[in-house]
Amino acid sequence: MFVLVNLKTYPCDSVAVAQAAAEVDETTDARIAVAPQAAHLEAVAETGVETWAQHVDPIEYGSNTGHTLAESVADAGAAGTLINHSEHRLTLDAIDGSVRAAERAGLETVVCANNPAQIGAAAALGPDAVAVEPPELIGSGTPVSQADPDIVSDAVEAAAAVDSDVTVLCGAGISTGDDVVAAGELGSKGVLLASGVAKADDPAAALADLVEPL
Ligand SMILES: O=C[C@H](O)COP(=O)(O)O
Repeated sequence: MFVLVNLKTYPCDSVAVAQAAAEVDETTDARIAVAPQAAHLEAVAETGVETWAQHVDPIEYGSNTGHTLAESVADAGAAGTLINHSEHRLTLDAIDGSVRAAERAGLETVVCANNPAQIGAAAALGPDAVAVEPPELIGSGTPVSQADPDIVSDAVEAAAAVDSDVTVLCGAGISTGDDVVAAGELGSKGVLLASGVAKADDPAAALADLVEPL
């Protein structure tokens, strides 16, 4: 299982979370990665943990003030990037452009979407993976695998119907190892989570709990 921890802009110590994730990664067969804010990418990558960007823009080198260039993200140490997160929605055209930009820079891609229909559309753009996240459950503490299991299994079916090479993650409210196991039982190959780690009193313990049953 892939455990992708998005730190969003939470006021946590991204390097401390990354160090904890790197340590927990040594103890498990699960794959753990941390997605900090762009400004923290390099410091997080230096901890040795697999590092992901939260977003890249559909641009090339040039006059793009304030945008995030995929090559810069890769140079900072990122191995992959989220695209179209629920908190950073893009047009279809921009999602396509961002996937192409990430590919050009050698970044792995996870395109986020709200529901199975959107997952099918996202899979058609050829990312490495898609992540289904019902927006109303994000940050709720109620795991999608429990509150809306059908959305996960339907997303797995929708992606497979379009491109069987595109793997499916799920996210929203995931915070325990049991939630990760439940996600796996629904056909998800990983989880995308944030508050369960970034807002935890003890992020290292939260991470250890997430992978304990895997
Ligand atoms: O990127 C992560 C997701 O939006 C899930 O966030 P959450 O784990 O706080 O519900």
